[in-house]
Amino acid sequence: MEKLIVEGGKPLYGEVRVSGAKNAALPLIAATLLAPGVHVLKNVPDLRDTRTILSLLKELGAMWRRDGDTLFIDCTDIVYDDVSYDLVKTMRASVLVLGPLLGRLGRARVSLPGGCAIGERPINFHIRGFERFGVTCRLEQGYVEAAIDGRMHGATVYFDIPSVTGTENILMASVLAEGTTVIKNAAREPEVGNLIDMLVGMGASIEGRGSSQLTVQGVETLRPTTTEIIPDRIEAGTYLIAAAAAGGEVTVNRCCPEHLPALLEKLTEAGAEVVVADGSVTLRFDPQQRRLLRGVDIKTMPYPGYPTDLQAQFMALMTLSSGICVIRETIFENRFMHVAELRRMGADIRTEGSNAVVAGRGPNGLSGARVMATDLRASSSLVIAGLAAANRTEISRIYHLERGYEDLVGKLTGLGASVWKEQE
Ligand SMILES: CC(=O)N[C@H]1[C@@H](OP(=O)(O)OP(=O)(O)OC[C@H]2O[C@@H](n3ccc(=O)[nH]c3=O)[C@H](O)[C@@H]2O)O[C@H](CO)[C@@H](O)[C@@H]1O
Ligand SMILES: C=C(OP(=O)(O)O)C(=O)O
Repeated sequence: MEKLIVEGGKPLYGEVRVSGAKNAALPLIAATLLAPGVHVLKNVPDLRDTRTILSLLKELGAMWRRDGDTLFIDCTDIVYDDVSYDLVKTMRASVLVLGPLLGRLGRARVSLPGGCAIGERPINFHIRGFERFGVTCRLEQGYVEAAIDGRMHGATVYFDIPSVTGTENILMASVLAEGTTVIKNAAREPEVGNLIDMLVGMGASIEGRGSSQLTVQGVETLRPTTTEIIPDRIEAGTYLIAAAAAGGEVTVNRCCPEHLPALLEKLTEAGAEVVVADGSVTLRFDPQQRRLLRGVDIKTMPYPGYPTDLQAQFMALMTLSSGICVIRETIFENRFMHVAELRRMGADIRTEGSNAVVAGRGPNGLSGARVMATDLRASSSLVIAGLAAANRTEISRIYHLERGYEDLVGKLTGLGASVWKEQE
């Protein structure tokens, strides 16, 4: 197994190019199952998660080839097969094939995802939505078996919480259902918008993009199309927070600043200079002035609120501030796994339920340590802490990072960081 070594204490300078968004690539790859023919997806990141969903599609009969960051996926011959626990346990987003398989084949058998490092994460909203469309869903030996005779019929589906993959799964099922579907309290994340653009390009009729109510008029067939994956706002945010933590001047290129409203506001409030241009954001923080980093509260919320996927990274930054901050995690019930590891590096953090209170220890408050990555974003928070810490940090179990960060070592090295991988 590999570990990541970070020699901290160096400011970051330069430019970094953001890859395509993991959380958009996954549903868009799943959506190719909806229509026979060759689909083209551009700007697809090469990550452990995108490889996993492509293996899954291959098991279902799809063929694909990659040319740089462009994927060609041929979904002409799709077969009914299990989506096994072995795949779903490594990537919960595997459940995203349920909706398209129901639309295309009228049946699907997908392993129920387990609980994971950040919370219970049930899929009851997805199941309830499919049942509204007339689908029978049974739980059989750990698998969701979903089936319908004939075509699904459109219905009104209301989400108690605006679930991102729930909205995506229901959307993908509804586009081939007969009649009208109305999705209420739908997720408004940019990745949902990217999926809507692809589905519309395939011939679907969807109104309400960007709002919390989506109206779909079902069509009988769809055709392949070409779609570009949006830039990864979480990856972009991670590099911006890293620059604020280590100090320096970093320009994050090929990103959508408009997808990061809450983070850019919070970084500015914390004292960083944030300059937004068309498709890029530059963050400046004079390394000599890092003691001026302020404690800023955050509360994670569905988009456009502060994203839960940037909570751990912001916490790492706040451990270096000269103030107190309260971090409220409202999306997942167990997303503070990084706290114990940050404490090993000297952070002063107390948690109570879904709240964490961080007492900043100033710019020199962290020291390198041996720590363990527990989930994807917890891992990136440890990298950020390592970049700002005085000496060497060793992060084990870095396979988590490889789920969501393309060429992390290369990109950080390009900014002047001392980061490399070693065998454990
Ligand atoms: C592949 C992908 O896009 N992953 C993202 C997606 O995950 P994911 O789509 O799994 O997250 P959801 O938006 O569904 O979860 C939001 C909340 O709803 C709850 N819930 C969800 C579905 C359900 O059927 N029942 C239920 O109770 C969840 O436990 C959680 O508390 O959105 C999360 C929230 O922005 C992000 O952290 C993940 O990176
Ligand atoms: C939680 C995340 O992803 P997933 O939903 O794929 O587990 C994430 O990207 O931070």
